[in-house]
Amino acid sequence: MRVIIKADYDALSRAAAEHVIKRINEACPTPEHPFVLGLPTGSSPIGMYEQLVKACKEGRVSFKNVVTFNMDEYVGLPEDHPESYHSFMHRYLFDHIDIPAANIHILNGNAPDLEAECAAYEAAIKSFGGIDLFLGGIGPDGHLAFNEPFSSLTSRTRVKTLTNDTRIANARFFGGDPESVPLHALTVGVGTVMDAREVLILCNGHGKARALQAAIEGPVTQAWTVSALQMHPHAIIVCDEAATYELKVGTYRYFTQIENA
Ligand SMILES: N[C@@H]1[C@@H](O)[C@H](O)[C@@H](COP(=O)(O)O)O[C@@H]1O
Repeated sequence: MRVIIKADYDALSRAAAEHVIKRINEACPTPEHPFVLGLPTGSSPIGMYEQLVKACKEGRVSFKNVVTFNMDEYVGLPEDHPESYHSFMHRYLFDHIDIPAANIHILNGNAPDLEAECAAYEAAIKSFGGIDLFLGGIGPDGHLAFNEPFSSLTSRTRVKTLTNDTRIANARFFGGDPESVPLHALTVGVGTVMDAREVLILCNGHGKARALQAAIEGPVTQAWTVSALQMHPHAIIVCDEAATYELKVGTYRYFTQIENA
């Protein structure tokens, strides 16, 4: 695992965006061989999306031959609800870049058959040859996408019931009321993320310090689903100083030295 520690959220966002730009550009994607990108929502990736939009407008990167798969979506929330992940993605990224609409994939949390929707999503990912780079955030309880604590580390795309912790954490987007946060979501599984050729996780702020510690220093455990990344051959965590609060001094120094070598 690579851990890149940046001074603050702004530096973290720039580093993550530059990594994405580099990967897309070096892949030289074409319509026949697009670059396949997994995308997260949440407040963590907003700064990175701003940088990607800017880079696209400057002509430093194009999303014309990029195919995207989002991590998750609430169940039963209308697509045009401002807090649906459909709305979020259009607001922060898709409406401002040159990606063709047909290249965008987001789980449909209003599908009549949710299980069929999840199976079709896995099949669609497979049909593009898998995901080249999966970007993600971390929940304060270490969840990856909506793979709540005690999700199987080999899980695939499915319906998940959200924990109280997550509903309380996300209540800020729903007028402060945890009961207004949908109880269920569709999410890619930990196994789905692990199948990607590379995974890059964003982790910022003191509120994520325990999750970061568990992800890097703790054992691989379903209690902190992000810890599965320890088994991934190409996992990168980009964090800010505030998120490193619970790391051992030695761990912090080790990763800082490697990145500065
Ligand atoms: N399903 C999303 C996760 O994918 C995200 O990582 C997490 C953290 O969100 P934030 O970045 O706002 O802290 O929120 C939600 O639960």
